[in-house]
Amino acid sequence: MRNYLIAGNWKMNKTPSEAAALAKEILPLVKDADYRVMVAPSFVCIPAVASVLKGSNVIVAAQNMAGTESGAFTGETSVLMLKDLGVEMVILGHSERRHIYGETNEQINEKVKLALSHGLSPVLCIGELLEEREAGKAESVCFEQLEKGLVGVSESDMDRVIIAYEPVWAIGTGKTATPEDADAIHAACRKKIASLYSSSVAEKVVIQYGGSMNPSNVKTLMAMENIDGGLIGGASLKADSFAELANFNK
Ligand SMILES: O=C(CO)COP(=O)(O)O
Repeated sequence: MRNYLIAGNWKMNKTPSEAAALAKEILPLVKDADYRVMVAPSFVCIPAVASVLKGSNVIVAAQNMAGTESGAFTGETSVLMLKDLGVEMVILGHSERRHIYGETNEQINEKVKLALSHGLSPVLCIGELLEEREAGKAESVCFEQLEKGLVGVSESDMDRVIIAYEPVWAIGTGKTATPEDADAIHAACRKKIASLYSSSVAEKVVIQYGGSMNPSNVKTLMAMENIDGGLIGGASLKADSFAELANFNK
């Protein structure tokens, strides 16, 4: 059994006070979850959310971070700042970062390595565009993002790396990959990780699915052999639906 992770990516939603209120509402609903639960508020909401969740079973994550430790990078947020706030995980290479802000595999790889060197767990997001899927390139796009995102990451560091497969066409669209299609990509990525590292790393690595996961499809997705959790956008913004996802097995 892998160490499943159900995670809410709040994206650019909620003010700090709204985010703290959502965290307060979520807390009692997920306190008995059998698996790891994580939320990723926006940077400015992290202090308020972290103070609500302190000492609880809910992990606080960031949605991004700079690829450099500190310096003249106006508008950026560093790994040191996140650590100081009690952040334990960081989502990196989300498709919105790749496609809206032009982040490259190389930049994402720098961030992955920096997060690891400071003890944070990176959630490395990968996923193909609709036209790439239609051209039969879903696997090769994911493999390239995996391989380039993990350059220089050691086998022992892989214990802390989480992969999130988010087909771009399924994000915020209400379209979900079928459980079988998602599982096929997860299985292929696991094989790829076995070839990059070892079969024991591949067997242990947590691969989340993201893209319109919600209370009505979570059970069938989570029943698939290679799906080890969810990275959830829209359905994580309401305490009751997020709690249903976190307690999907009950
Ligand atoms: O991008 C996502 C999570 O990172 C998925 O978003 P939705 O669940 O809103 O499709």
